[in-house]
Amino acid sequence: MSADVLAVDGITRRFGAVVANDRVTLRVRAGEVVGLLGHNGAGKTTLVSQVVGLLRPDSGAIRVGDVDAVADPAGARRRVALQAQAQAPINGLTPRTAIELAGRIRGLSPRRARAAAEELAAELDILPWIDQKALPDGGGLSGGVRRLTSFAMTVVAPTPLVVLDEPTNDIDASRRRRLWDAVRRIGDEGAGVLLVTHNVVEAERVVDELVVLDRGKVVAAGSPAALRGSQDTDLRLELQLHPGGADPSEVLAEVPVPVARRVRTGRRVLLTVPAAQAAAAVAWANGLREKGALDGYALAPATLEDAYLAVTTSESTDEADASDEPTASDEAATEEPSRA
Ligand SMILES: Nc1ncnc2c1ncn2[C@@H]1O[C@H](COP(=O)(O)OP(=O)(O)OP(=O)(O)O)[C@@H](O)[C@H]1O
Repeated sequence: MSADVLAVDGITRRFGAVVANDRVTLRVRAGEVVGLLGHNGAGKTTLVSQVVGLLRPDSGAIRVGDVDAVADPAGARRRVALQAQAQAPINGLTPRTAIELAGRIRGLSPRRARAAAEELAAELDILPWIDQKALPDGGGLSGGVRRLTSFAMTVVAPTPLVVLDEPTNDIDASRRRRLWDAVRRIGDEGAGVLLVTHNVVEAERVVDELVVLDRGKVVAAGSPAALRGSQDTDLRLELQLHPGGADPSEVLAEVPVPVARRVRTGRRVLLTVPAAQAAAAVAWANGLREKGALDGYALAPATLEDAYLAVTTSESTDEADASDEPTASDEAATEEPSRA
């Protein structure tokens, strides 16, 4: 396997009483995209800030390539390209100028920087705005185009380690797909990529490994397939409860099919069931809906989101309306033991 471009070993970082990172260990190898997932406040940005030398860990070690990032943060920073969560300050610049400038700062020739700006703008589908100036107070360019410009500035020149903190914020669905493809390309060209995201379902397409943080701790790590943990033939039966309505799967013994995993998020209950039991599961859910005991239900392939929600448990169940397609990380979830 390729060399580690990032090795984080047992780092702990506290803010007063809050343990933002609790003995976190992870690896990013050359050519690998590692997704870092977690709810708000899980400790993702704290981890990124230590990797790029903006914060010092209380204990533990971080190496970027062969550089000790704790002892030599400036040396580590030279080997990392970071797209921060905050928008890049590009007011007064066009995307073309901003990307070219970033390329020049990172050592590209003027000709190469010019070509790279065009190539990236085409890849990310922002050519229509490439010569439009970003104005103060968010004018001139949309949030999505600004975010894509920041991404292009980050990856314009090759760097051993690329760290992306929520790169898809503000971006529409079709350009998000282009961005994910670009992330995969950068990995395939040899960089190690640490990708912080809330978007579990979309990230699954591009990541080689996932690390899930919950309240500062690594609660799961491995390939998407390993994390999903369920058979490829498993299905997700999603029950939509009425506001304040009882959960008919609360007592698993009363569900007439085996349930490998049960996760509740707000008014949604996700049951992982074997595909062979699909007909029985639908008949049960349909009967409940006809009796008015359910608002609705859906049957779909089990996804990484189910597994992610299962490992990021919370004491309280979010009772907010979950009827919109929610982002997993925005929700609290409770998991029930399986009986399968
Ligand atoms: N400078 C700080 N001072 C005090 N507490 C902090 C500081 N930075 C982070 N924290 C706390 O540390 C914990 C982890 O925060 P962090 O920003 O790393 O989470 P995150 O996973 O990046 O969240 P989000 O997805 O919302 O960006 C939180 O409880 C947060 O309130």
